[in-house]
Amino acid sequence: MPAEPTPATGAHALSATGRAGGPPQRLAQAALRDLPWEVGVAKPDPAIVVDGVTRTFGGLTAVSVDHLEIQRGGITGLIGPNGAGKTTLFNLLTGFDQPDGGTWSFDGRPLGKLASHQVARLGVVRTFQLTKALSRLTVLQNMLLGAQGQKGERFFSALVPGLWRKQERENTEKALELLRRFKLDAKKDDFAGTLSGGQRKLLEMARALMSDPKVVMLDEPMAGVNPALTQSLLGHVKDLREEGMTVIFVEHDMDVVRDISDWVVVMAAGNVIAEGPPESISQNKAVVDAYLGAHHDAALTIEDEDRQLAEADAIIARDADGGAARAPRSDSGGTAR
Ligand SMILES: Nc1ncnc2c1ncn2[C@@H]1O[C@H](COP(=O)(O)OP(=O)(O)OP(=O)(O)O)[C@@H](O)[C@H]1O
Repeated sequence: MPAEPTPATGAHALSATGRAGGPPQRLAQAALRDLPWEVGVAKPDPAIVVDGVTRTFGGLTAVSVDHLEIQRGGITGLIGPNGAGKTTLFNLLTGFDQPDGGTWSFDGRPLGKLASHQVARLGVVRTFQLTKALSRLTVLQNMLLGAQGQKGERFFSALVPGLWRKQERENTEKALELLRRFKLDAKKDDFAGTLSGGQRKLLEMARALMSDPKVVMLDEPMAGVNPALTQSLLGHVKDLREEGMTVIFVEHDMDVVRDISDWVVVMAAGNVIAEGPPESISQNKAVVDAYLGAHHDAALTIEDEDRQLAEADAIIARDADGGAARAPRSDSGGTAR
């Protein structure tokens, strides 16, 4: 466990945006380096703050997060076993679902009760596990759908066609530039449905950037992507940080998590059970237990060993005499439990 942060070395020394001097990656890491590895730990410059957010489905508590802060300008990996509540938390934070209770904010502004498009307009966007690229629209049309606040959508602006035509032109230029960056420009007139899984992920990420977001939440951006595209996607995620965005991503591949995360948040059964830099996570017993089942790594007691040997003996004996042997008795430390 590291020492308490010192103002001279921690991100306390940074500007409010965390962008004062030096490459963003190092700034994000420096900001988080000296923090205690504790659930709910305060970050030097949080972009997102979550308090007491719960979401239940019937009797099941999908999310129950007491306190969580996401550092601005860093890449935070959100991990946890299947059903831990990661996607539900993303849905709540981005207005795609409503919680039973709790508050959460972006830059100090409460986001509760806002619809997803309002959250996006404030600069917090997400991508989806199953990409939502509309298969019967072209790649370029999908991109244009990601643009925010098109003037043509508004009544009075719509009466002045020149205004929205100019906006449409600007949006198209921006979309083409992003498609070039994500190496999808040659596909701009293809239906999104003809893209490979990896290309759809790229399109999803490119489309999210159409609204100039400040926080990008990526739900399993690498899932189902071939190794060559994975490297390219990883590069794009790092680029987002280089541009000053705050990135939160859900990922199951721990190599990917270690490679790109400045900080890792671990969920299990709806709760945050651990937080820390990537290297702290594999040493954390709660995390290991959540992934692999409780006590799997505890040393066997003599009694456990005796019981397992007795069970093995019983199985061997049963196999030898055609199944006639009985299981060991419970008073000999046998199988009855
Ligand atoms: N709409 C829903 N109705 C009922 N139960 C739901 C709903 N959405 C999620 N759940 C349940 O909530 C729990 C958390 O699900 P969630 O999808 O958030 O987990 P996750 O950590 O993202 O899992 P995975 O890694 O498998 O995607 C699960 O038990 C899931 O079955």
